[in-house]
Amino acid sequence: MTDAALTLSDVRFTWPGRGGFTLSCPDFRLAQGERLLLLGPSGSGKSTFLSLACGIVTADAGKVSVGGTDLGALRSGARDGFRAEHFGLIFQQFNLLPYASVADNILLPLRFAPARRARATNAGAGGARAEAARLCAALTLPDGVMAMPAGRLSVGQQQRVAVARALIGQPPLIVADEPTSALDAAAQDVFLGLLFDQAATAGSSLLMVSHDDRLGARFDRVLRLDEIAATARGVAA
Ligand SMILES: Nc1ncnc2c1ncn2[C@@H]1O[C@H](COP(=O)(O)OP(=O)(O)OP(=O)(O)O)[C@@H](O)[C@H]1O
Repeated sequence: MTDAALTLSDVRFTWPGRGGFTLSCPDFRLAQGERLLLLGPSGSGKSTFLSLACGIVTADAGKVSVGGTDLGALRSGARDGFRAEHFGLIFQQFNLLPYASVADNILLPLRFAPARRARATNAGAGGARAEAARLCAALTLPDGVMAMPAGRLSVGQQQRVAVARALIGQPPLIVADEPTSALDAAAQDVFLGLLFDQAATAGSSLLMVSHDDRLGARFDRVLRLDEIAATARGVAA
């Protein structure tokens, strides 16, 4: 049997500090190529779940595996490198460098991910920069956008740059944290269509979290966070 894209087994994590928020996930599996939407209200722990899934934080107990690799078995530096190679991340606030060009923003994750860089470089004639330009065009960004400072773009355009940055070099897993929250319903639909098309082209699995259950129809599977995880506010000091 092929390894799942992502599994969490008997995972438990508590944010440090007084009244630390605890998330426990006994059993979660994302299949390769699957598109999963995870729903929950604000503050329910969605971002915490994603941080565990991609090794930004490490579980206090249990196991998080990505394509068969146990994230907890990696040292911190190795985990950062693994994340750069295996994850395309789309954050709520996009996290673009506003003064850097669109091209430099898209190419940034490749600096820390040699295998991903090689895939982007070999994707077609012209190397990684040409692949970044191809993604910009596929995501319907305007001509000439590659040279523009990212901070000069509209919110919707910045969202697409964030998607191109996540997709470049075909990482096996795309993880997206509320990427459509700033868009109206029509723009959300267009955005998801573009994201899904490009993720399918790259063969990437997609894990998205949102509070908006109207997005569900497009996904292979929709789960509420409370169906896969228990949360509590403790008294950790
Ligand atoms: N960096 C942190 N340090 C300490 N506690 C945190 C941290 N990030 C989140 N938490 C705690 O975890 C709880 C869940 O937050 P989380 O961001 O995971 O929820 P969410 O469902 O993603 O919310 P939203 O939809 O508003 O982004 C928060 O209420 C907070 O108490």
